[in-house]
Amino acid sequence: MTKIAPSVLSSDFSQLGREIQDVDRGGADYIHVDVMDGHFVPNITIGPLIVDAVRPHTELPLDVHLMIENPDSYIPAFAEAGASIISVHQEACLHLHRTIQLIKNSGAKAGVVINPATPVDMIRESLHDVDLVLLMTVNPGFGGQSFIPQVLQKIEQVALLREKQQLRFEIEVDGGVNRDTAKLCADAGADVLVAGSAVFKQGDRKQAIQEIALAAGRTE
Ligand SMILES: O=C(CO)[C@@H](O)[C@H](O)COP(=O)(O)O
Ligand SMILES: [Fe+2]
Repeated sequence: MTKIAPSVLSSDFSQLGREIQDVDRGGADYIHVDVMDGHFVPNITIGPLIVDAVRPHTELPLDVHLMIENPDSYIPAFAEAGASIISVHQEACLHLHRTIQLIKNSGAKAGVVINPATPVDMIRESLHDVDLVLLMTVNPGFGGQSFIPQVLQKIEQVALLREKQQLRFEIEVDGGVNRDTAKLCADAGADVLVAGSAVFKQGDRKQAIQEIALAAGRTE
């Protein structure tokens, strides 16, 4: 069953706790938290203090997407703040294996992310180690961008590698996911769909989540 992970980047930050409770009640599976440092991506968002502040507002897994340089310096703080899954960009890691071990040793699940222009080969050696592979379907940094359809073949490629090697990680996609693109992603093999504006910019978040899930083939 395809999971939906609303991205709080498109929520009303002045009401963050309530916004998270709204999508929790609306059927979200994960809460996606975008962390940006103004270096790896041209935008600045939130840090471990905010993760710590929202943690009591939901029991859903907090899916923390680190778009930061030097993630090793911040992973322990995010884990301590209550991140359930911590994903790092391959492009930001000099020693990816070490970083993945650091995430696991901190008690969180480990994810690896690649940008649209990064080939799947760059994470091939890490597939055995991770709980989640996140394929960016936009260039990271902002919500509300258009889906890049060339990434669909990378989803298929990762799904095939997972099947051949009998691995168990989840495949997540992030960026420009809406009712139309959700089906394309799910058909290509995505298990978790991150959706920011397609959920938080809608009046009825429950309906928005249901429509994306239905489009992705969820039957109930
Ligand atoms: O990581 C990012 C952007 O860098 C995402 O998680 C966005 O927040 C997704 O927003 P939409 O494209 O769904 O509006
Ligand atoms: Fe994200």
